[in-house]
Order: sequence, then C-alpha cells, then structure tokens
Amino acid sequence: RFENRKIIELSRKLPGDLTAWPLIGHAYLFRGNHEDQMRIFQKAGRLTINRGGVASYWIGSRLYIIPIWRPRRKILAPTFSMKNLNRFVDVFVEQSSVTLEQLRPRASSGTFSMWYYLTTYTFDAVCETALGVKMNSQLQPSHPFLEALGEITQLTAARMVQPWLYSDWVYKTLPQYKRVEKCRALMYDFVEQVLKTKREAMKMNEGKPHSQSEADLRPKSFLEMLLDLNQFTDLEIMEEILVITAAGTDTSAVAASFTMVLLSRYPEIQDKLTDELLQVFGDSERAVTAVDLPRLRYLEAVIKESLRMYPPVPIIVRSVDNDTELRLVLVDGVGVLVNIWAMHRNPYYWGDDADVFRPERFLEPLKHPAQFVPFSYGLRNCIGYQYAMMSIKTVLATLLRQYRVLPPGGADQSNLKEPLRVEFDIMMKDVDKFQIQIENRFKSSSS
Ligand code: HEM
Repeated sequence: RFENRKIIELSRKLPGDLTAWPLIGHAYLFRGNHEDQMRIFQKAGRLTINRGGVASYWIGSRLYIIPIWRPRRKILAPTFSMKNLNRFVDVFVEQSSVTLEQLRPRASSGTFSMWYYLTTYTFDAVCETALGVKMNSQLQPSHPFLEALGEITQLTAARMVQPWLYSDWVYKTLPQYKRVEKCRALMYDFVEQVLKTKREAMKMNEGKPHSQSEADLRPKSFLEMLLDLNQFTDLEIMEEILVITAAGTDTSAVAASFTMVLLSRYPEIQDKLTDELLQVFGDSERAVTAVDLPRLRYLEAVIKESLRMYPPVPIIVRSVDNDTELRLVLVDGVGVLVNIWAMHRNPYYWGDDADVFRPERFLEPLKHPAQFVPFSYGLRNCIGYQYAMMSIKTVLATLLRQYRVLPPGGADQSNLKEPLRVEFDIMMKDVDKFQIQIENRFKSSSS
C-alpha cells in the first residue's frame, strides 16, 4: 500500500460504483463465462459514462510496456500506403469470389453460422497480402493456425481478468501455460516456414536478369516489402508478420460478421444498401474494383455503424509510465482501460438513439474526431484501418449483390431489434455465432 500510495490516492479521486475486494480488487466480478465477462465491461462502461467518463477499477497488477514499437511502426507504416492497398483489392476480390462460391449450397437451405466463412476469407486474404502465400483455408474444414489463434485469444482473455494469473511464475505451473506455448510455437513455426521458403526463392533468383514474370507483376506482399527494406532481422520480420496476420484476421471477420447479422435484422437498411450496389454496378456481374470502393458510401456507413455498436475490440489498455496531467494527474504505474464499447454508446456524443442501429449518422460529420474509435486513435491506432475497411467492403459488396441476408429461422420477429448477445475473448463476438440465412437475389445462371 505504501509503494502504491500515489495510485491509491488517484483511485480515491476517481471512484467507480462497483465494490472492490481486498487484494483482487474488481477481478471477482469476472467470474462466470465469456458472456458474463463482456457484461461486466458493458456495466462498468455505462457506470463510467454516468460519472462523466472516468472512473477507476482495480484489476490487479501492472501492464507490460513495449519499447520496440516506435522504430518498427515507422518502418512498417509506408507499406500500408494507399498505393499498396489499392493493389491488394484484386486479392480481396479473388478471395471474396471463393466465399461467394462456398456459400452457394447455403442459399435457401436454412440457418447457419457465417463465422467460418468470414474468418477463412480474412485469413486467406491476409496470408496472400501479408505473406504472399495462397492458403486456401476457405476450401478446408479447419486450419491449425486459425485454431491456435482462437485458443490463444481465449486463454489470454481469461488471464487478463484473473490477476492472480499475471505472475509468470504462477502461470508457468498451470496447464493453460502449456497450451499457450503450444499455440505460440505453432503460429511461429508457420511464419518461420514461409520466411524460409521466401528467402530460398530469393537466393535462387539472385543474379538472374530481371524479367517481367507473373511474380513480378503481382502485388508485393508485406513480407516481401519488409525483406526489400533490409532493416529487420529474421526474428523481427517474423514478429511483425505474425502481428499483422493475427491482428488482421479475426478482427475483420468479426466486423464483417456483425454487419451481416445486423443487415439480416434490418431489411429496410439492406434494401437501401442494395439500391446503392445497383447504382454502382448496375445489373452487371463485373467484379468489384479499387475505384468502386470509395463510391460505396452507404456500405461504408453501414460497416461503421456496425463497428460503433459492436466494436470487435471492445476495450484497450494502457499503462501510465510518467505522471500525466489530464483532468487530474494520472500517476506513474496506474493502468488505463479505454472502454471503446461504452464510448460508442455515450448519448452525449451519439444522441438519445445511441443504442439504435442507424447508419445514416455516419453520413453526417461527427461531433468529435475521437468519438468513433473502433481502430483506436492517435499514434498507436490500428495500422490496418484502411486495409480492413477495403477488405470488408469488397467481401460484403460481393456477397450482398448475390445474396439476400435473413435472420435465423424461427427467430422471434419482435426480438430482432434487441441487442445481440455478446461475449469477450480479447475481441467481442456474438454468443450465437453469427447465425443467419441467405437466399439468392436473382435466379442465378447455375440454378
Ligand atoms: C475491423 C477490423 C479491425 C479492427 C476493429 C482493429 C482494431 C485495432 C485496435 C483497436 C488496435 C489498437 C490496439 C491497442 O491499442 O491496444 C489495433 C492495432 C493494430 N492493428 Fe488493427 N484492427 C482491425 C484490422 C486490422 C488489420 C486488417 C490489420 C493488418 C492487416 C491490423 C493490424 C494492426 C496492427 C499491426 C496493430 C498494432 C499497431 C501498433 O501498435 O502500432 N488491424 N487494431
């Protein structure tokens, strides 16, 4: 208590409305399943809004600081330039058409979960753009990397809300640790193998005259761009590629899946969206291009409204390492939990209909540039923000031109506008696994 006296003093100035227990603080609230855990973040968020936006909660020990970030971000940022991203649209289009085909047997065949279709779409798109590898996970019943990613996020989320597991010394004695290490090793092996193959291919091409082969014409992957820069060691390259692959897969899949589920429940919004698609594409079957994406303004508003109400990353955390004066002084050593979910539901910024799905609000200017932060804000925001929007727009435009989305069979019509049940596993996901039905909009050539 003596060592933490400044932090304790700060917590007194920022009271919350939930009782803290000795030693474990508010961690006791996180017992129960993942849905209960997300409910606590929602409850604490609402209570915090009532206290003017800031309150304090004790969830145990200090957070990690990552000093390698700044130089790496500086090198990585140009690889996400618009010029590079526009080249990736062809990959998004190709992978979206695979998703479209995979979904064909689902048309008019009852309720199913969109999750696997979209998480494999984003994974294949990320692997091709980040690693330059065609993964074809969309065509397989499961993929070890995706399974490892799913397990590691679940285990990490569980550890995050149980501070008695923060100490590595304790955690290493538990079976969870072995599972985390197994997943981590699998994911690193995967990236290492890709890097090795790429290095070998580059060695073989060394000294050969430059040719306009197919490989030269396709867009360079992030991996190739990083290798060209020649500023990273192999381990650093692996770390960055792994981060991009992991950060870019489930996040975008969650966003696209929530959007599909919401559209299934709001047919009038889906109709408006279909009108826009008709305006941009007419009744042609041509593929989406990079030029179409900025023209899909209503689709963008729909995706943003979905990201507002159901942000795939509902909370982010920071650790204060220098006394920082805001409304009051945040003292060194205190943790800050930014509740993105609650910021997106604050009536002060969003009006009395903050809990209503209304994409039109994104056709108007926002009240404050930081009121909408699904990708965080400032220096440490999501580097893949535009990539994600372009990838999600491409897949949704492709699917919605072909399929009408409907709510699950047997769903209670009077409940369709009720909040979706959500759970926390680092990301926020739909408890019901994003279930919908689809039907063909037109009699397709194959039917
Ligand atoms: C809808 C999809 C996405 C959402 C909601 C999202 C959200 C976020 C958020 C909230 C952060 C900040 C995390 C924090 O501060 O603790 C972040 C960071 C990051 N995201 Fe995304 N993201 C998405 C898609 C992507 C994609 C597609 C990529 C890569 C292709 C990506 C790569 C990254 C990276 C590398 C960081 C770390 C940036 C840094 O620390 O400098 N994300 N993302």
